[in-house]
Amino acid sequence: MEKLMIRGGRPLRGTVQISGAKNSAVALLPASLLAESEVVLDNLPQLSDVAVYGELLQELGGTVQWDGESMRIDPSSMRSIPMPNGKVKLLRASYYLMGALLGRFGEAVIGMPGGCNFEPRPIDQHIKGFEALGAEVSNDHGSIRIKAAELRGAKIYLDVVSVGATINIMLAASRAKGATIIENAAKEPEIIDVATLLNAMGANIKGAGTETIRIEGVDQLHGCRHSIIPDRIQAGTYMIAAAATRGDVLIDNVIPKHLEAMTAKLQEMGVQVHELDEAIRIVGQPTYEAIDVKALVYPGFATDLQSPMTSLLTQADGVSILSDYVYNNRFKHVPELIRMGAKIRLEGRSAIIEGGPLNAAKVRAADLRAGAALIVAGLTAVEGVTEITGVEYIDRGYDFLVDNLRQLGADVWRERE
Ligand SMILES: CC(=O)N[C@H]1[C@@H](OP(=O)(O)OP(=O)(O)OC[C@H]2O[C@@H](n3ccc(=O)[nH]c3=O)[C@H](O)[C@@H]2O)O[C@H](CO)[C@@H](O)[C@@H]1O
Ligand SMILES: C=C(OP(=O)(O)O)C(=O)O
Repeated sequence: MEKLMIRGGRPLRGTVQISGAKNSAVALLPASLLAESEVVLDNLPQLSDVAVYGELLQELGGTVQWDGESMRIDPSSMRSIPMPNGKVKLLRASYYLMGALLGRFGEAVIGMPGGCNFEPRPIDQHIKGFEALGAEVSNDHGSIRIKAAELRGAKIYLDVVSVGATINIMLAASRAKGATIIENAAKEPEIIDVATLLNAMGANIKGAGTETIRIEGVDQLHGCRHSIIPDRIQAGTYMIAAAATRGDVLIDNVIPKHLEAMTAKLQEMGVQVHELDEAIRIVGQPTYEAIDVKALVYPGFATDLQSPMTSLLTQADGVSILSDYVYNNRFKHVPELIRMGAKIRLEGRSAIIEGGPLNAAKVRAADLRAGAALIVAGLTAVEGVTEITGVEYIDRGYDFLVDNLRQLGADVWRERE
């Protein structure tokens, strides 16, 4: 095990390149198995979740070949092998194997997903969707068994706006007989990315990115080549880190539209944000105003940026209120930030943050974005060295982290625990 060491207090300066989106990659990889011939995915991030997904596709009988940031996947000889345990437990997005295997083979047995369990994360809406398409779903000693003699299109209203359920239903429905309509669908950019790949494979999906998605099922899907969108959460994290350290950073290879809520909130605090065609420049300021932030479904402020935003708000003058309306209880970073001197009180789904300086400390990342919060805090703390354990969570979402931060002038390194 390794730990991340940060001697903070240096403004970040320079340019950082953003990788492909983790949350797209982990949906596009299983989507590829719906094809009968080779799919090539470009701009893949070099993350543990992506590596594990490549191994899962191989375990299912696929041929997987890495070529730099691209992966060639030949799914022609895949089968629906039950996966009750093992690697499916390492990541949350293994649940996409349910929709993809159901769509291609009419059956799947997948263990309950793992990943960052900052609170219970039910999958009832995924199951409701599979059942509406005609599948029988049962709990088989802790695994989900899904089987359909024939998948038939259906009208599905999601009771909760869910990224995972929207994508999982799209995957299965792309090979169903007839039309499926998903209402109250999630609108995240990653959903459009999955629909773009599936349509390039021969699917017929309209409306991705809106709350109503229509999928006309097709008999067969074929291979194609697709480049993954940039990671808006990684980009948002560097925007926050640049602002928190009062730096000047060009965040390159982003789609600024995907970061509109982040940009608006930073500007409200007094951070200078310059939007370019495919980049965003952040110019930090000596003082910031306290603000209120509500994490919501897209296009609202992303819950995945709520934790690092908490760290930035410790640098504002006055009291900020940050509320999470996607997850009630995603605050595992807060006790660790308090160890670093932050003045934060939790009230229901909100963190009440009083601005003030942070000290270096020994802290633990209990999940991926809690780790991002601690990195921002460590970069901001003026004296001493912050030691962050739980780096395996951080490696799920930030590739080239130490290299990128060092290139921006941070004093950061990894050590054996
Ligand atoms: C791999 C991936 O893309 N992960 C992202 C995805 O997770 P994930 O797709 O798992 O998150 P969802 O959008 O499904 O969850 C949103 C909310 O709906 C609830 N819910 C969800 C499904 C369900 O069947 N029943 C239910 O009640 C969840 O508990 C949560 O409160 O979207 C989250 C919300 O933007 C992000 O934090 C994750 O980074
Ligand atoms: C919660 C996250 O990911 P996952 O859904 O894969 O656990 C995240 O990326 O912040």
